[in-house]
Amino acid sequence: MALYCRIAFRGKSFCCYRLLSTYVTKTRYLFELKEDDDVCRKAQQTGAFYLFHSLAPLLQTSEHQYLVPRFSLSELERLLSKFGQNAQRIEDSVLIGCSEQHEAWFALDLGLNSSSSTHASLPKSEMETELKGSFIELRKALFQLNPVDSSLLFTAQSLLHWHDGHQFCSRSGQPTKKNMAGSKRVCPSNKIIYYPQMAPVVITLVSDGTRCLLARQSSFPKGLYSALAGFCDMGESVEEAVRREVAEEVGLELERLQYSASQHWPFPNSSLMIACHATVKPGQTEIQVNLRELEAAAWFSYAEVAAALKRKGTYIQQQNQSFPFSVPPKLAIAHQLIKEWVEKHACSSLPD
Ligand SMILES: NC(=O)C1=CN([C@@H]2O[C@H](COP(=O)(O)OP(=O)(O)OC[C@H]3O[C@@H](n4cnc5c(N)ncnc54)[C@H](OP(=O)(O)O)[C@@H]3O)[C@@H](O)[C@H]2O)C=CC1
Ligand SMILES: [Mg+2]
Repeated sequence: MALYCRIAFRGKSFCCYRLLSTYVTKTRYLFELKEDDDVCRKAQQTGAFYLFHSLAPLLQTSEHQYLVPRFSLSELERLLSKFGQNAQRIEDSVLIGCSEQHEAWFALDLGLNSSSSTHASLPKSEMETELKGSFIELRKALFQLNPVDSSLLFTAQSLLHWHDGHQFCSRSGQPTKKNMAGSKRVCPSNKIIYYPQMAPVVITLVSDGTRCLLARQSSFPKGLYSALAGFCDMGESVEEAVRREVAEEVGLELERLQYSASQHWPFPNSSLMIACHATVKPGQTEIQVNLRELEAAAWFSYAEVAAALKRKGTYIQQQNQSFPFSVPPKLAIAHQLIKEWVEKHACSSLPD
């Protein structure tokens, strides 16, 4: 779908014959859905709904993968009426995206109670039987979802989680009201607007030129090491946060810093992961682990890290036991940073 655009120049509006791209028209449509409750309500009539129960998405098993079922508005209305609820519950849903053909996608949690709705949580196991699927914790389903589905479910779960935790105004204590799309909540008594938020987190792969530094927290699966991560403090730039986190967690000073990529990460709360590569000052490689933050940190060679990426990792000693050395899964930006480092190292060690 494409649109012609109208442009404003020196106070006058002109019809412009440039065809807007599919991406731009889709983006403008999503903007309209967020801004206009009536347009959003109308979009629900032809839209698709993803269902959750207490923040766990409804999934169906197929071979080794999970499928993510979607429902039309009429299917959803039939389902709600079967469980003794009316269609007003659908107003609790949040907009999570749309197709290139402008089919809007929504997520609805049937397990959470909302302050603006009088509807109780629906029974999980009866819903699962009816819907021929299971509500599975997103973190546990990650490895059996395709990347497109997981990205959509990350957004959905994060938005539903945010709304669940922001049902009351922190100034007046009154229930807040969400707009149709769920892009904000407003306090009816003082008109304060609350917008969904993500916490900025820096994640850094530190290198000394030949080795990279990986660390683990005691909550990680045995043998798993990752890049250094930490929440940005108030008032900090990304660069300052990276330098502080590295100094705080492993006692090292950085020399060079390079941005790589970013990722939205929904666990345990929404974070915007900002990923960087960094190098330490020459000759300053002695790690001093902050045991209040980390269980262990160590330098790993190219060969060790390359093998771990191929899941052929060597064994690592941990609390007098040995476990296979592993790195985070593909979906995590930590994996991407580690992979980039290995690829760069492989290129730079090629003969000229
Ligand atoms: N996608 C990926 O590849 C990866 C993602 N991550 C994510 O990055 C995040 C940060 O990593 P982590 O090393 O744990 O962070 P930190 O090194 O900053 O330490 C975590 C501590 O920070 C405090 N904290 C929690 N929430 C916030 C917040 N919003 N603002 C400021 N401080 C906070 C808590 O301390 P206290 O409880 O004492 O208040 C928590 O124990 C985690 O959510 C993790 O899931 C991490 C690595 C890889
Ligand atoms: Mg940390």
